[in-house]
Amino acid sequence: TDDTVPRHEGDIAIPAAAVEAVRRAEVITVFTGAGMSADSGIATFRDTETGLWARFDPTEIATPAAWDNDPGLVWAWYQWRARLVCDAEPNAGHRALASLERDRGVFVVTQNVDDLHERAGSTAVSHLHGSLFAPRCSNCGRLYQGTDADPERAVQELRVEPPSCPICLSPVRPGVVWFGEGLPAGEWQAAENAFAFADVVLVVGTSGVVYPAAALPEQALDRGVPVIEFNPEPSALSRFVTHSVRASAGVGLPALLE
Ligand SMILES: CC(C)NC(=O)[C@H](Cc1c[nH]c2ccccc12)NC(=O)[C@H](CCCC/N=C(/NCCC(=O)O)S[C@H]1O[C@H](COP(=O)(O)OP(=O)(O)OC[C@H]2O[C@@H](n3cnc4c(N)ncnc43)[C@H](O)[C@@H]2O)[C@@H](O)[C@H]1O)NC(=O)OCc1ccccc1
Ligand SMILES: [Zn+2]
Repeated sequence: TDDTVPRHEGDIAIPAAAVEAVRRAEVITVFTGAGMSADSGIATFRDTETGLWARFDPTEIATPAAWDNDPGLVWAWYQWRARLVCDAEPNAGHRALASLERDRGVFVVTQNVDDLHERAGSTAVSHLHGSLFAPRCSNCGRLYQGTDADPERAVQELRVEPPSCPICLSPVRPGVVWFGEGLPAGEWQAAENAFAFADVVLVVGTSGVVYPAAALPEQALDRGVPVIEFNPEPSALSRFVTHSVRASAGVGLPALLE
């Protein structure tokens, strides 16, 4: 129940209690999903793809089974996504979070495999589902430093053979977490700590259906920490959060934080 005058920015209303909770917070934890990067032109998982990869269901291709069946297809898909991210820029939402770090403790816990939070200047970022820019050997796990000979190919071709590990010659795989795979322990621990210390939690651009990630904001609510959601559409978390603001990341976050 928002009892005082909300802050109006353009046509979005941010409950005054949400503004107050952020104003009072020393530690702000931000949980982000694909919607955080939508304003940078990166399609979300929900957006029906266009072009070459339109006919692939991300929850099918982002699996160990897809990799076992067709590593060239899966490698090309991630090279293509990495290429899109390289061509994109952080948006006003990413930048607002990075600038907030100047005078508050801000932890970003993201499901995104892009590097737009870091490119905007955020320093405390934990990637629950890995990164497009940390390929590693599918056998010995060594990080792969090689550059993909021809990133352009992944835009044109459906299959690009993954490079081989210089140590054990096994195929190099994308450094992301596939469905059915456990999350990286270090990133998960950092995320749990970020939520444990939070005075307020911002949930930005996520449908809130992928676990165990989606359990983090729920646990914060159980501890009575205010959770403020920014999403142009209702999500699976909307009915639980303290405040749900119907706004995009690129508009809502600057409105709240500036
Ligand atoms: C689909 C779901 C039901 N399935 C799961 O959750 C599964 C299974 C499961 C586990 N526990 C459960 C409990 C219940 C039910 C199911 C499960 N979870 C797993 O498999 C996890 C692993 C899950 C991680 C998978 N990898 C990803 N990504 C990396 C790869 C890649 O990117 O290719 S998940 C991937 O999909 C998810 C997509 O969700 P969102 O980011 O929210 O994006 P979405 O498109 O859905 O929504 C966008 C939102 O933005 C909004 N929006 C749009 N524009 C804007 C805008 N402009 N501004 C703001 N918001 C905007 C939209 O309105 C919308 O709400 C993200 O998490 C993303 O990282 N692993 C595991 O459980 O392993 C076991 C295990 C345990 C121990 C040891 C061994 C094994
Ligand atoms: Zn190897």
